Amino acid sequence: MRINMYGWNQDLEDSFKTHYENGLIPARILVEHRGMYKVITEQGELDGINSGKLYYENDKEALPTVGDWVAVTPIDGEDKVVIQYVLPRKSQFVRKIAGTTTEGQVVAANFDYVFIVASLNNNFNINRLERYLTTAWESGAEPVIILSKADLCNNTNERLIEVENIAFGVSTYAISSLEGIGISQIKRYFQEGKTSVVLGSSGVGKSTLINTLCGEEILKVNEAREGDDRGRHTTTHRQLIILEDGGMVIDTPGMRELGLWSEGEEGNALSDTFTDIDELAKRCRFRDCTHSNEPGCAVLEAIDSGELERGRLDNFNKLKRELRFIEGKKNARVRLEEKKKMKAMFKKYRR
Ligand SMILES: Nc1nc2c(ncn2[C@@H]2O[C@H](COP(=O)(O)OP(=O)(O)OP(=O)(O)O)[C@@H](O)[C@H]2O)c(=O)[nH]1
Ligand SMILES: [Zn+2]
Repeated sequence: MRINMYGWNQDLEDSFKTHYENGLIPARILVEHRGMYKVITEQGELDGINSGKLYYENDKEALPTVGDWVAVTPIDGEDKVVIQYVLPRKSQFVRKIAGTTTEGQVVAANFDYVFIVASLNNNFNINRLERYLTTAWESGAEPVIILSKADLCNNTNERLIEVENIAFGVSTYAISSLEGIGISQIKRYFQEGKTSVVLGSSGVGKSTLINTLCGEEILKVNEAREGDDRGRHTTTHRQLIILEDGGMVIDTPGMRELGLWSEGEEGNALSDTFTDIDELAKRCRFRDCTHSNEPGCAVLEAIDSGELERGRLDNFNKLKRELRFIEGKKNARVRLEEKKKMKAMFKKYRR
């Protein structure tokens, strides 16, 4: 099948049975632009529009996004399909919608790897990297760390050790797109049927890397502005790009401003990023130890003995506070919605 190239597999095929019975066919969203879509189907690339039901959908997270697998109805005699259902996502990035507190918009879905690109020049910042890593773990996909612009760095090994300390077990590569260093090692992630997203601050070389992997210039690279080494946003629409060797990359401008967003309980993403603190905490005397002043706290002991850096615990606490804050807001929204529902119900009964 043609869509196998885009990652369609037996599991998806099996889950589609009832949709087939209802005359629907599978499609993957390649481009999204203001509610209009380009999708790939067995018949090739077609335009897509939302069904009335999706059009009036209130929950923005339920709307189709780039990377989504959807069930569509072909329209006879037209190069167009109507999107009826979004299939369950195996990974996603949610961006806070500007101006609202907790409402989210899914900016990419169903990717296998999250590439976190951080530049090895003087903008290198381990805390920022750690935050990207948390976001990556929360998406449900596998993070891969790319330290870019290795040609500008003369202490790459030190940096690699620094990264290893915060990102246990995460594959990390130092590369230079300009000099072709390390590129062959990361090519293996971009095989046919595999989808990646690329995260990282502006100017770290994301577009340059994608172009290098692609073998041609599909994304525009802005030369760094004078006076600083940051580039400028060049991509303007959401799209899924097929690379030379058949791998796919989702490139969306929204992803670059991704804020912290916790899906479900805060615990998981935190402990994925802070495995060291998590391990130590198992040895604390109290199970609910906050590692602030409790007797028998293994985390504080590790700081005293120099095994753990104080800054690590500070970052841990900071991230925890932020995640709690977002959680709290989400709960507040749920409470508000419940309240509205109750009100509506009471009104009905009063009449
Ligand atoms: N020295 C060096 N410069 C690089 C390398 N890769 C990219 N650059 C330069 O870094 C600048 C920014 O590169 P981009 O690829 O546009 O960065 P980006 O991350 O896509 O930036 P945004 O589109 O703003 O998010 C450009 O001037 C590139 O030429 C590298 O490996 N070494
Ligand atoms: Zn403790």
